[in-house]
Amino acid sequence: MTTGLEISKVSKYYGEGNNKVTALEQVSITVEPGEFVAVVGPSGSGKSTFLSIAGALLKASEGEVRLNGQPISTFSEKELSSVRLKEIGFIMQSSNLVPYLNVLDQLLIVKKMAGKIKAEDRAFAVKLLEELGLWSKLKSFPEELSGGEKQRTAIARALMNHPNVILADEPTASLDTQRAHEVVNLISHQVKTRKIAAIMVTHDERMLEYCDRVYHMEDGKLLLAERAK
Ligand SMILES: Nc1ncnc2c1ncn2[C@@H]1O[C@H](COP(=O)(O)OP(=O)(O)OP(=O)(O)O)[C@@H](O)[C@H]1O
Repeated sequence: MTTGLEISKVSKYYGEGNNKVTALEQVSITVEPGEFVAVVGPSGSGKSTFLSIAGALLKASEGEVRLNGQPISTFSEKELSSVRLKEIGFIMQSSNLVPYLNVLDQLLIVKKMAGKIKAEDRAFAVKLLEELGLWSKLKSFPEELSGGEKQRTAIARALMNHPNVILADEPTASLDTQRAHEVVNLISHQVKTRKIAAIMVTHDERMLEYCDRVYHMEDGKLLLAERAK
């Protein structure tokens, strides 16, 4: 059993009868702590459905999902919400920062949602922001940041709850080539040093060099591609 993410024979159906759509078909994958895995595939192939199930946002129709050894496919909504808050870091296409919070507060709000902000949380937030090259931006608001700085803030925020798993959905979509490399390199570095299991959905072939394994999603099936490196 892994402390990362283990998805076994997961299928997902939407609708019923003639309208039934098979979005995922018998998908299995294990991502160990410290592994950075990419999923590529055409529009409609099932990538968002896959990431939503891996991130405890959506329930599978069949199969099992284990996160840090816990069988989350059997969890109640309340338990799933706690898993999302405590064990998963999400990095989305656009950074989804809160417009009226400065960079430091974007991280502290994660702790506030889970309870109370302690002095050690503040110190950890500052440390993360320093690691991600944002030490001079702690008091800046999102509108004062570049695209890359926003995405780096979102990476720091995703790390704030010491997640076992990071799920990134097209994290380079709004970035130019240089910023895209910077951002994915930083995700990769954090995944390795903090021993996090990470999955990145991407259309961006240039980002695959940072990943340990690359999977193709095709018509709801997940297939291992040749090695990226
Ligand atoms: N809520 C839903 N109800 C019905 N069908 C859905 C729903 N969500 C997704 N689908 C269908 O499931 C399939 C997989 O969709 P999904 O959004 O997972 O693909 P995707 O690979 O993420 O696509 P994209 O790259 O365009 O975001 C598609 O055929 C889609 O039309």
